[in-house]
Amino acid sequence: MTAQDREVDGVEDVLALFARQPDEPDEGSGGRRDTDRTASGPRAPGGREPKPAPNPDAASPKPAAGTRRHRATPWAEARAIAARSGRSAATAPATANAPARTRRVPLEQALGHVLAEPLAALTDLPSFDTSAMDGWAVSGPGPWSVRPDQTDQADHPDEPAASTDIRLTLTPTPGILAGHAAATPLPDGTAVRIATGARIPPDATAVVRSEHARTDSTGHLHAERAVVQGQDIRPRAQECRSGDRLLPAGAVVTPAVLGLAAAAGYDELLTARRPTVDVLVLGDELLVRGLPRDGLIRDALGPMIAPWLRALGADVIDTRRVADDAHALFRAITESEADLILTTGGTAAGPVDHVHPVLARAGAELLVDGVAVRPGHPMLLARLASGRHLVGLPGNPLAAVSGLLTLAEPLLRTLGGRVPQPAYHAPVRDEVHGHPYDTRLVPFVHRDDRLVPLRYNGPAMLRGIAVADGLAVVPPGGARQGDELEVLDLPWAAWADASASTDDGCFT
Ligand SMILES: Nc1nc2c(c(=O)[nH]1)N[C@H]1C(S)=C(S)[C@@H](COP(=O)(O)OP(=O)(O)OC[C@H]3O[C@@H](n4cnc5c(N)ncnc54)[C@H](O)[C@@H]3O)O[C@H]1N2
Ligand code: MOO
Repeated sequence: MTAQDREVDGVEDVLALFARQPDEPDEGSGGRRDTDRTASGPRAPGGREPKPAPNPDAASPKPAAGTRRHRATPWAEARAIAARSGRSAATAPATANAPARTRRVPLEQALGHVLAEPLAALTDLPSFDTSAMDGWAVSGPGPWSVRPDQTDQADHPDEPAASTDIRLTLTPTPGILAGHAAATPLPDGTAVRIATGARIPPDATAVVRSEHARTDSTGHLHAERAVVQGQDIRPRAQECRSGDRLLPAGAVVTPAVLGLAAAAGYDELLTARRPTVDVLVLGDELLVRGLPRDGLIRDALGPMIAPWLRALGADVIDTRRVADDAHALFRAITESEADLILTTGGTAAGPVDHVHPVLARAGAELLVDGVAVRPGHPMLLARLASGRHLVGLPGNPLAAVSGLLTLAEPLLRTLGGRVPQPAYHAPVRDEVHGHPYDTRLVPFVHRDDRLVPLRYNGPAMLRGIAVADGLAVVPPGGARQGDELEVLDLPWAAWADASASTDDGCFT
């Protein structure tokens, strides 16, 4: 089957290899030399990314925003700078500009927040020896004489004790129920009905499931299969002891984490404050409704960026359209009270590309000014005089996604106190051509444990990323069939903290 044959539906249509689509437009990768770039050099033999050249700017004083550099920061280094800058802002003392970074929130409001301290168990789990099944608690070897139900007696001491008439025990009685007080000890040779989740009476040695037991005409209970000491009893603290660390600080509160926290005794959680973001969408050519007309196009970034940022753990205060007007942009940037101001468009050097001059006027420090990555190379990261951050995303939509994942994601992750997802690599199914000097980020889907790059990966195109599982990191020079590529998952596919236990299974 050829790549063309597979183009049968939305995904298959965008699923095909560059190598087999030589005519596909791909403005972002080219094969052209970009003499403006120093970057990390061509791919070393074997398809590995060469060691990034040391970036003198990263260690030396940062250029002012008006001083245009002619060196793009290598992709991995740009991400590291963004992560570092977010971390130092997150650990800076609180000021009027930057309120406290942590707060206690009730469990029901904590979903999607990040733990600001490790989640330590407030109780043993389970907190008492528990029956794992409906059946009989037994003591010692069988057959057992059946003890009458004592539940009501234990819970309601004023009421008369249950009858000891053995015949009464042959009619189903509730026995020991979940949620009831401790039962009295179970003498050797006796059994008592018990429900799943109920407390095991002292001296009981096992639970026999109701379907594996029968009573004879004398009222004695027999097990129909061998009884193993401790079977179907969940011993106290089987899952954790009080004080055990269940999750690290930085874990995202998922629905499962909410359940775990509740089980472990929490009513509220100490969480990191979500970083706030103002999104400024620049461009006089943008329409917010209807069809493109008269050289105007639809704003594709306004609807996309805010939910994407929320998936990255941010609180988006506002998404505003700002005209191609340097004064309006200056005001919007300097008046924002968000932790991060994110602009789209206007990062290049066109007549109405105001981001650089406005940052210079605002006295901002450029931490990253251009990244050796395609698409998205004009992206930038700046620190304003107020200490707030600004990420400038290029206007081309896939270039903006590249900027989101390269600069905004690591910055927001460390600002919000999240633990990083462990980086992972996967083999690429076929050859992918590369940029001679720059890293490429290419939308892909997972197929049979391999990464399959998608068509429609040009800087202005969203058709590939809309069906992608993530972006594959293609080193300068490209990748050969089977090369392991770093994978950037899309945030909706990679929310949960993956620090799961890999202990042996527990089936009761
Ligand atoms: N002389 C050069 N020109 C350009 C270079 C360069 O190196 N030298 N780089 C190109 C690259 S690469 C990119 S990426 C863009 C980045 O440009 P800007 O960040 O200044 O963005 P704009 O010029 O405002 O827009 C670029 C493109 O994207 C469209 N756009 C903008 N905003 C939106 C939106 N919200 N929704 C949909 N489309 C949007 C805009 O109409 C333009 O077509 O610069 C190249 N130029
Ligand atoms: O090649 Mo640009 O950085 O359109 O992405």
